[in-house]
Amino acid sequence: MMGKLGVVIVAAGKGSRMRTAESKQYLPLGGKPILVHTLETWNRLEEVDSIVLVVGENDLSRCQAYIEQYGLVKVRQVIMGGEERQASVHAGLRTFSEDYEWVMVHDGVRPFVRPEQVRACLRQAMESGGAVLAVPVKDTIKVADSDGWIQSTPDRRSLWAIQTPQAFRLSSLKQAYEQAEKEGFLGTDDAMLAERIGLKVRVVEGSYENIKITTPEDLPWAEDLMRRSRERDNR
Ligand SMILES: Nc1ccn([C@@H]2O[C@H](COP(=O)(O)OP(=O)(O)OP(=O)(O)O)[C@@H](O)[C@H]2O)c(=O)n1
Ligand SMILES: C[C@](O)(CO)[C@H](O)COP(=O)(O)O
Repeated sequence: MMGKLGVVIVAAGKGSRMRTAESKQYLPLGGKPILVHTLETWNRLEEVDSIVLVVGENDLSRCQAYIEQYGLVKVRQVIMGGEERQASVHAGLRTFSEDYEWVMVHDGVRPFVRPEQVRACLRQAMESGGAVLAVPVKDTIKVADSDGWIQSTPDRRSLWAIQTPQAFRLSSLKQAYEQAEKEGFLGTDDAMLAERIGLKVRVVEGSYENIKITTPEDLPWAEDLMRRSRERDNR
């Protein structure tokens, strides 16, 4: 039998690349804030025991209100995040006691993750200790120096664009986060911290639709994905 699964949804970013007055996670998409779509997906998953939502200091009360309004019963705590994504995830991890065996971390601004992809990621983590959703890179990637001179062209067959969720044994991920904090290491995803303490992490092929809503051109794309996902679910 599987031990308890906790989920950390991080939504404490400022969304500076979106350049909107309202932080991007609260922008409306198909009639609801982007973050609410994400929370609804996780709230519906049977495998999830509880969710901690990490948000900005000024957004605590509106997020508490969303929990009531949208019936997000698995969100057991709304807490304040930190300056960087890493600090926000760490704050979320600290809320889970040893009763929890597994944890999944997900970006609040990835509302299109599908339940079957979450389950595939979790299944792989339970086999290997850690797993992340990812998609094969479609472009040729170059490494260039600060003057723009190309240094190398990595073999595309080994390159993956990393997404969330990222799933781990809770005790291992906590250890990875503690170690990174102690050593002043800042990473851009959760797996990076796990990798540096020697944990094995596998990629699980997800979908190109699991976008992170980041820049203004992502908004019309997100509207289109929402319309198509609703059509698919109503079929
Ligand atoms: N201090 C931070 C920074 C980011 N995040 C969350 O991490 C996810 C991925 O981050 P990103 O898309 O980079 O969001 P922002 O940091 O808000 O965007 P930007 O870098 O454009 O400011 C988002 O759900 C964001 O809210 C967070 O919880 N705490
Ligand atoms: C974790 C992540 O979503 C993986 O793609 C991403 O690295 C976090 O967002 P950022 O744009 O790198 O801050």
